[in-house]
Amino acid sequence: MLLTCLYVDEGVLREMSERAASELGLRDATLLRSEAFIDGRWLKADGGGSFGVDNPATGALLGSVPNMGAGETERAILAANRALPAWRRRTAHERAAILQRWHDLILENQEDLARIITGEQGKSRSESRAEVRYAASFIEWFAEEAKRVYGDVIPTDIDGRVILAIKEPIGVTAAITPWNFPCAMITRKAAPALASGCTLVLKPAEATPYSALALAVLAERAGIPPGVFSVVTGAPAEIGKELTGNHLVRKLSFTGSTAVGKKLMAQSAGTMKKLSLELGGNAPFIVFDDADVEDAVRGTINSKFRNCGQTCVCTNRILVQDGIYERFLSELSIAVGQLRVGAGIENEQVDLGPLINIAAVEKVEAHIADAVAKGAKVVRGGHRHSAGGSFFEPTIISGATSEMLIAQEETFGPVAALFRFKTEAEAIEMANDTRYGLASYFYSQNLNRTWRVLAALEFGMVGVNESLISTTVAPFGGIKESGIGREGSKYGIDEFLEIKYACIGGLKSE
Ligand SMILES: NC(=O)c1ccc[n+]([C@@H]2O[C@H](COP(=O)([O-])OP(=O)(O)OC[C@H]3O[C@@H](n4cnc5c(N)ncnc54)[C@H](O)[C@@H]3O)[C@@H](O)[C@H]2O)c1
Ligand SMILES: O=C[C@H](O)CS(=O)(=O)O
Repeated sequence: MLLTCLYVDEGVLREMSERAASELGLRDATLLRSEAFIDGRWLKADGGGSFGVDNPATGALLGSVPNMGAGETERAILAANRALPAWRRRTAHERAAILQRWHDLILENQEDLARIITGEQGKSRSESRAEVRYAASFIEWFAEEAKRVYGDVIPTDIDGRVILAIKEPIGVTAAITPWNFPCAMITRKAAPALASGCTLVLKPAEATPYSALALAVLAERAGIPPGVFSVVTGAPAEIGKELTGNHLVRKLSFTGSTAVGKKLMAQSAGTMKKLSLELGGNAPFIVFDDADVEDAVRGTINSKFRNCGQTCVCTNRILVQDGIYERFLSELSIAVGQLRVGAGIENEQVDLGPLINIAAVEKVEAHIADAVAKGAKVVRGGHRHSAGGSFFEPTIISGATSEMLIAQEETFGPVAALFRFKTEAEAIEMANDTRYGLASYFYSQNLNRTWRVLAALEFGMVGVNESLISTTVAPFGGIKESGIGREGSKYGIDEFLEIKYACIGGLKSE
């Protein structure tokens, strides 16, 4: 995304943000901040520059936030480093109590936060509310998990020694997050970081900074000390260079595209940072002849059209076995026909909002055109929606094949592409034929097949007769070019801990 740098005077900025708060229907207008949050202070960019944030449903400017760069990022890192000793010294119970307040405030402000998400990201209000609850759940979960960060006393192999494995917070950490889940992708990182005693500097996506800043408002109200959680908005490459190049930052947790993940991994090599990378996917959704077709259709709708197809675990390739292909296609077409498209702020009753921007629409169009040119058929939809802007019709393509772009790349839009297969072996080969390895799904009522296919799929996550698999309690993450590390669950906190081995020797038995 191109950042347009604006220089706007303070009065105009305040007016813009008051107007946006009223457009979004916020109960508490102070949640919509137009400054970044560094070391407990709300700040403009050094040069005074800012960049605009659009409402993707209307294309109108919502407001603008500071266009910061390396200098402000460095100061946020230094603040995080100053705040670290006191924060990590607090007991896990003390940190948990503060985090619990943050969690409670997020839930108390659920409706406003949901409106901010819908306003800057576009998803329906019910999906935004669900995201706020999901985001809050990571904070509660990790506040509790921090109390159970146990080390080990290891049986010694030499008399007179005690061997300990002690878990310690890794230190100053950084996070870079995407626009598709502007709250939850932040708390999935910030919660384990802060709970374990680390401090964190966050760079949110430029399309959705308001959700991140609203979380910072509530973090401040919850009593999270200055410097422990900072939010720097602005130029991605410049901020990214500082976060990856600064030796004080010990860990970077990134969620976003595989291309940017690779770049950040290369940039982090110089300072040998610990990395968590939650990257793109190309999820197969296999429907076997022995599946419950109604269930599989419901599952496809959930996993394909969630957030208008803009979820990293969204189904990208629907592989359907020969024997039920026509029935599945016809039932899916009826279900897709019932999806309601529109602007979530104006209308509570919509299922699908707009795509994030016109570039996303163009990618969807390119995938459809490529598929059609290579022999696929558009069964439903296929065009920009009559609502205009970046709205797109929920689409079904039949007869997709592996040579098509839609088979190879993440479409990140509301296009259900159906591929036909004959045998189980063929389905597995097709499913695994991708550089990605995030989520996968299959539907079958046969127990033996279930175990075989589960073992054969090369993905970090597998939904079996289930399409909504994301939950705080389970380890979320991918393999292959979908990334490194796990978030959520009991494993998520390990990403922010180091193991210190201590050998206490010379112990006398008398
Ligand atoms: N695996 C997961 O958990 C997960 C979750 C959500 C999204 N995603 C993936 O994210 C992608 C969509 O999100 P996106 O378009 O925001 O991805 P993106 O990679 O373009 O951007 C993600 C973040 O990286 C920042 N960024 C971009 N270039 C940078 C640079 N050179 N240096 C530092 N930061 C930079 C962006 O500003 C943004 O904050 C999809 O591929 C999706 O699958 C993955
Ligand atoms: O976009 C991918 C995310 O990880 C969202 S979720 O965890 O599946 O809700």
